[in-house]
Amino acid sequence: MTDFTEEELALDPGFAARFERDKRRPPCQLYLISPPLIDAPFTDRLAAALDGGDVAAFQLRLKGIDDHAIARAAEPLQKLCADREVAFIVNDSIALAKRLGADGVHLGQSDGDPREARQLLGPSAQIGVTCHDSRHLAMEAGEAGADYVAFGAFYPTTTKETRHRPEPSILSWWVTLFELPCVAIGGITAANAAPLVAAGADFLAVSGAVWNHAEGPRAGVAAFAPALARVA
Ligand SMILES: Cc1ncc(COP(=O)(O)OP(=O)(O)O)c(N)n1
Ligand SMILES: Cc1nc(C(=O)O)sc1CCOP(=O)(O)O
Ligand SMILES: [Mg+2]
Repeated sequence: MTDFTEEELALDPGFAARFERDKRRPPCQLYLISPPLIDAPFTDRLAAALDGGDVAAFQLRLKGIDDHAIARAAEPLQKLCADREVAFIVNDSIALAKRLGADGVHLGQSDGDPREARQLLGPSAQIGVTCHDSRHLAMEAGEAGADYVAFGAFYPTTTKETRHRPEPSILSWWVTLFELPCVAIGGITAANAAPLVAAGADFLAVSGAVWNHAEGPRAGVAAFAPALARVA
């Protein structure tokens, strides 16, 4: 345990506890979510985004098209991610994740059972579960063998209609009690990310702030670098 001055502790009594907690966890990282629709030049946009800074994972989240079309779109993106050592995660479908040999799958509450995903995808697959603003759902997901739990939407977003609005304190609660990584999602930008990082988020899942950045996706990713550094 590091010694803190009485002044430091008087100014912020939670400082020592957060310092110890954060020492045990790796730095917060970006988890990039694709736009819901993409076109052919998207591979170049993804490459530009990955040039912008460290990205731990990329989730292919395409909506309104069938699995065959998603599989065709996935091929160059999955290769790019493999070349850059970025985990390639498929949204919604355990079967599609299996078919593509993806690094993992993200499951919403109606997308399937994490146990079934584990059985089909094996021990090394990364399985994530949407938990909205619910401590109960997160503990259930952990018990079912998820590799991460996702809370959101923390902020208003135009990417998806959302019904839940957790407080950052759900992240602090989670990381105080559990080792399993937690993801924060929903309307996160470089400007509003700091409270989520300070609360203990292991990953920030971001879509619009990167793909709609005025200076392009590379700048969109680069803009997050200062916010990802934990300031206790
Ligand atoms: C990292 C991450 N967190 C949450 C979600 C949302 O999943 P879900 O609730 O299934 O909603 P859709 O994304 O399928 O619309 C996610 N995709 N990724
Ligand atoms: C896909 C998704 N799931 C959410 C949830 O709350 O579960 S919010 C969301 C949208 C994420 O995109 P953006 O960074 O553009 O807000
Ligand atoms: Mg889903």
